[in-house]
Amino acid sequence: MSDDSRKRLAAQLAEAVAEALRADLARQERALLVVSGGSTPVPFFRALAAMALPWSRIDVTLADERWVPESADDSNARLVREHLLQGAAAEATLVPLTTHDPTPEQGAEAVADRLAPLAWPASVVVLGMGGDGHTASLFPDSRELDLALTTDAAAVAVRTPSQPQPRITLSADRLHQARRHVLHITGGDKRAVLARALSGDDVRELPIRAFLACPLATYWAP
Ligand SMILES: O=C(O)[C@H](O)[C@@H](O)[C@H](O)[C@H](O)COP(=O)(O)O
Repeated sequence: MSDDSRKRLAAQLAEAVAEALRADLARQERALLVVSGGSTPVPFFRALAAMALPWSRIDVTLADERWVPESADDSNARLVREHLLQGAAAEATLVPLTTHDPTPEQGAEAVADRLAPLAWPASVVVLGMGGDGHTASLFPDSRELDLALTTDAAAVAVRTPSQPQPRITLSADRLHQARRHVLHITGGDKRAVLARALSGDDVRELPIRAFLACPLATYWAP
């Protein structure tokens, strides 16, 4: 049951994102899509990849990335290449957050230049959420959370006790630079976390709260 509802949700989200990209491409040369990693987005990526879009005019980048080579199983760039940039969608351009920078901090500094040529504000930022209320790599237990929530830099390197490796996350400021924001979550546990987030305002407790004020379309299935 939940698998079917999640596939239907992914198809609905893919339709909405495709429509947003088409609307922006009707008035600008290129459009930018920012996506999150993890397991939830996979059916959405596959559904979007099947959409008829001028993929050669679309850039895709990530809300965050683990500090791993793209060949690693948990690389978000690898996830996007394997599930979204397939078929006609392979014509899209993926702009990864990590390349061969020596440290996460230097990698985060290099992101601004790498993302600068893209069509900001993004057409859509698709966010996920963890059970601790994190989104992108804005984790409640990260030492760099305050920085990531307040800086106007494009990206921040974050080291988090709950995560096996450092990460690079777009800052809250950069994630806000979009015409549309979507939260894509599944399961009752995350729905309960979202309800808790909506009933409070401490962003450091539940960082997803940083995005509840901007119009946020929530796509949820059991
Ligand atoms: O790199 C990542 O993992 C994501 O950007 C992260 O913020 C993700 O959206 C949540 O952790 C939810 O992950 P799941 O979809 O796997 O539950």
